Parts: sequence; structure tokens; C-alpha cells
Amino acid sequence: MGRVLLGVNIDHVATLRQARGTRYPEPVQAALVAEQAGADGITVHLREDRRHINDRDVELLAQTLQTRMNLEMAATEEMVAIACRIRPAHCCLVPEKREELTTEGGLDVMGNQDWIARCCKTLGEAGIEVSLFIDADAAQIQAASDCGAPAIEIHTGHYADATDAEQQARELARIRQAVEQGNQLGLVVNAGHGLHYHNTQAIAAIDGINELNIGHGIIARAVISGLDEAVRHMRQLIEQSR
Ligand SMILES: CC(=O)[C@@H](O)[C@H](O)COP(=O)(O)O
Ligand SMILES: NCC(=O)COP(=O)(O)O
Repeated sequence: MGRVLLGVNIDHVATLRQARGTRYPEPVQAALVAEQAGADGITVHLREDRRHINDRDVELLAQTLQTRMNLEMAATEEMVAIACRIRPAHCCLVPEKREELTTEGGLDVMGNQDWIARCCKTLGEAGIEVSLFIDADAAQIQAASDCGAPAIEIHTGHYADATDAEQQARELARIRQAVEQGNQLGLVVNAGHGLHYHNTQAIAAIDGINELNIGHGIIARAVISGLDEAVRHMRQLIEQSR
């Protein structure tokens, strides 16, 4: 089984900055520390409301990252235009609701197939690898493939939020099936949302997963033990799960 890549999402470094409107902590500095500690890529979510990561952060990261950027964004004309200007290595199309605390569900690809397919085409023509952030749902995975997306990211939030071992096992089985279906369709399969130091290894152990995108759990650990340690520890846990 190949090495599972780690994408570190630094959104919540920017959350801390936005809490006071200061110039610190600097997301760019966090990204470079995370890369030096073993991150294979940096993920940022440029939300329509710019509640954390903003346009300036994305511009500076595009000029400074040593690995690669995975730009998460809503499937809107505004965001597609920004992505085509910035040209990150990866773009992940995610659903967004202003009132949500964090991403709640996966993208409804089936319900927006034509538009999502157009976004995939436009972004692909700009040299960007597009992934679609979707639930572990067979019909949505098939729709993602039909849209021409080369990659999907399985939403692990329901697994992470499971309230008992039985529910968690059910969600894990769904994710396993989703990874298998994605691989069978020739898709690159990533996963993320709500992963932390006590629930990541079971996901990382699933054969066929390409990359895990982890943010809140790592940044929360970094508040206590520093970002370098937080990233190295997560890197180690992922390696030990294979
Ligand atoms: C799509 C996803 O699961 C996260 O990467 C997303 O960024 C969560 O949104 P917040 O970062 O605003 O919590
Ligand atoms: N797409 C998932 C991601 O980038 C990080 O999500 P989280 O770990 O902050 O929940």
C-alpha cells in the first residue's frame, strides 16, 4: 500500500487572526512550518464570507509554498475566476452555507451536474486538478466521475461526529466502500473533515486513499504543543497505520 499524503488545512490559524483583526498569527508562516514538519501540501478554504482565509493569504501562499496548494472553494463564478488566476495545483469544490459553523455535508453533484461539470472543465483547462468534496454516497461518486472530476474527497465528518462505536463502524464501512468505488472508477480518492489524533488511523489504513486533509485537529493540537510537533505527530500516526 502506498504512502498516504497529508494535506494540512491552515484555515484556523486565520480564524485566530480574524478574532482580533490583528496581523498575527500569520497563515503563511504556519504553512511553511507545516511543510517543514512534513506536510505534503497546504489546504486553505477561501470562503465566500472570508471568515478566516482571505484573498491576500491565497495570493501570498501561491508565491511562497514549497509543496502545493489545495484551494477549497464554493462552485461559483467568483471562485472559479479566482482559481483560474491563482492556478493552485488542486482545487476542491465544497458546499458552503453562510450560517454554517463549518462544512456540514458533501457537495450535491447530482443536483448540479451540468454546472459542476463546467467548473471541472474550466479549472482543468487552467491546469488545476479538481476534486469534489462529497459524502460517502455511491450515486454522488458516480456523478463526480460523470462530471469529469479527476479526484474526489470523501467527507469524513459523519464518521468523526459518530456518537457511539457502532455508528462509527457503520460510517467507516461506508467510507471504505466509497474509496473502493472511487478507485474502481479511476478517481484519485482523498478524505477529510473532523479528523484528529484519535480517529485518523482507521481512515489512513484504508487501502486506496491518496491524501488526508486535516486542519482543525492539527491546529488545535498546535495551540498546546506547537505546529511542528502537531504535524510531525500526525504524519507519524498516518505512517504507523499502514
Ligand atoms: C471542506 C472541509 O471539510 C474543510 O476543509 C472546510 O474548510 C471546513 O470549513 P472551515 O475551515 O471553515 O471549518
Ligand atoms: N477538507 C477537509 C479539510 O481540509 C480539513 O477539515 P478539518 O480537519 O478542519 O475538519
